[in-house]
Amino acid sequence: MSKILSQKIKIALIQLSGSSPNKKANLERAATFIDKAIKEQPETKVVVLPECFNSPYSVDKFREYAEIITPESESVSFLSKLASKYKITLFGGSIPEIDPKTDKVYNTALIFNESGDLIDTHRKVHLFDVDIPNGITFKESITLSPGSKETTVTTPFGNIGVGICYDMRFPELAMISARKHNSFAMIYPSAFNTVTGPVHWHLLARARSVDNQIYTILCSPARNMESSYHAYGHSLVSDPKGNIIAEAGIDEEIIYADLDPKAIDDFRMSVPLYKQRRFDVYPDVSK
Ligand SMILES: NC(=O)CC(=O)C(=O)O
Repeated sequence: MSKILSQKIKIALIQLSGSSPNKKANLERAATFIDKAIKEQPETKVVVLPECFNSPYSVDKFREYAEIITPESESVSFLSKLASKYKITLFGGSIPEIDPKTDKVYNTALIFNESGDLIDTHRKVHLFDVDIPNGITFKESITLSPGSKETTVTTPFGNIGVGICYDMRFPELAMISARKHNSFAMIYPSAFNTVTGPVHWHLLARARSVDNQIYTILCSPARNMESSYHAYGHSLVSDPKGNIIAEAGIDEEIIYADLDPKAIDDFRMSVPLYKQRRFDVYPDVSK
């Protein structure tokens, strides 16, 4: 039996509709879909929400929607109750966060255990600042500050690394989480777009899986052509071999996948990268 994933588990990814301007309505919608997921697949142990699911994904809106993260804050207390009600490990997407000490705003993922405790947060480390001619210009750094830590959380099933969207383009976070902390999966609440999604979304998920022989889980908002940002959709799960084992379309929907310790063990046995790395040749890279 795998040392890094203790049992077979079912995971649900909720591809919520692109967030409306009404935060309370966005939270309620997440609750409706989590309830639906548990009713449809009661054995679900882990649920994932998209990036910025409670606010518009827009540089000029992050500060307006930002919350101080405390157990009492609106989104934290709301998600905490859902995690404990359904006894799930909840990767509650990401929300805009404001740090009252520094007045800085972050794009922050919230992770809850089955008792509803907020066990960790991950502030997006790599901000999405791009300027693609005839494509898309986006500059999160106009209002956001970058986080400065790698995040790996311990769940009842094993360790899971967390990144947010653009973080997946930097293999180092996944590498550290998988290799230093023995994570069996990376989870990225994300919101790629209709320019970069078609070229890089699947490729990056599969690459993070194959590099580290782990599951990679991307949860996107559904596409909303009426919002200023057109999310790519296509929430997906890539297995340790890089096969896409579950994938959404572009509309609001829930997808499920079974994560199996055997899939990790078998692939690591047949392609034993973990025994073959040459840290004598590349000593600076994470062991
Ligand atoms: N939205 C992001 O953070 C990243 C993205 O869309 C991309 O990398 O492409």
